[in-house]
Amino acid sequence: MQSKPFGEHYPFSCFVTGTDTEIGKTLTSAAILNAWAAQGYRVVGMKPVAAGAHWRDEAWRNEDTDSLVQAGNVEVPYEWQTPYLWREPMAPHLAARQAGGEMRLEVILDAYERLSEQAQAVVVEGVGGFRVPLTEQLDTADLAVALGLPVILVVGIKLGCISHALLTVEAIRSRGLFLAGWVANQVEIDMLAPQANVQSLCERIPAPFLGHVPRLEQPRAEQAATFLSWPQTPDR
Ligand SMILES: Nc1ncnc2c1ncn2[C@@H]1O[C@H](COP(=O)(O)OP(=O)(O)OP(=O)(O)O)[C@@H](O)[C@H]1O
Ligand SMILES: C[C@H](N)[C@H](N)CCCCCC(=O)O
Ligand SMILES: [Mg+2]
Repeated sequence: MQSKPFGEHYPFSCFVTGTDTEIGKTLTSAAILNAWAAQGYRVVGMKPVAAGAHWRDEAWRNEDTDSLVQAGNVEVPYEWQTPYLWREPMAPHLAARQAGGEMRLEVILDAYERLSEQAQAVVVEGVGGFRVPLTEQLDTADLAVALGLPVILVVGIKLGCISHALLTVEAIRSRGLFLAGWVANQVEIDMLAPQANVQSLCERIPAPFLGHVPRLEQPRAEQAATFLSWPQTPDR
């Protein structure tokens, strides 16, 4: 199948999930935003639930949100991009409990609507893997369903990722969500046969493969974007 650089594909809002935490969702989301912004599209990132905050410029900030702010090109209030920012870098339902707060889906959907009025595409980064609890009743898969966006799956390439990836694909598709594509992001440097692992995933994931981002010396969105491309005729 022929491919085009990511930035040459018309932007669309999407939900970026991953096989785990710390496997490259933020890097990938920022790369997608960067590619679209470089083409002159108005795009914005969203990290609706973030855990782990630092104090800067008289406000609490989150590293992921900061990266998405930098990669996008539409200025909006920080709290639209991250309506729920918890202090501790831990499972968000536990961070919320510790802070005596609770998350509501409507608040996130409302913030998403505001963002989508300001931009041609909103790239929404999930939290951790696909099914991270938000409340007693709700998890991030429910959030993806409520948003109803095409999903992009980031697979952190390391030993064990094949099963994690296939289980995640199953969970996405069983909810009726459209898996728009997947990205291989090299997490482990000393892994044996990384290419063969990626090939094994290509043979098993029923969605376009958008590219393999190698382990980068200094991970930056612009550089990561050069490894991503979009098939000209994605199946729908
Ligand atoms: N291809 C890569 N090469 C080098 N470093 C990388 C690569 N991908 C990610 N990293 C680094 O690994 C760390 C985790 O990546 P990232 O923040 O994108 O993960 P995440 O899936 O968004 O995690 P979280 O679940 O916390 O949101 C970051 O410090 C990031 O810069
Ligand atoms: C704080 C961290 N970087 C992530 N954003 C939160 C990951 C939560 C994972 C929860 C789990 O599945 O066990
Ligand atoms: Mg992240």
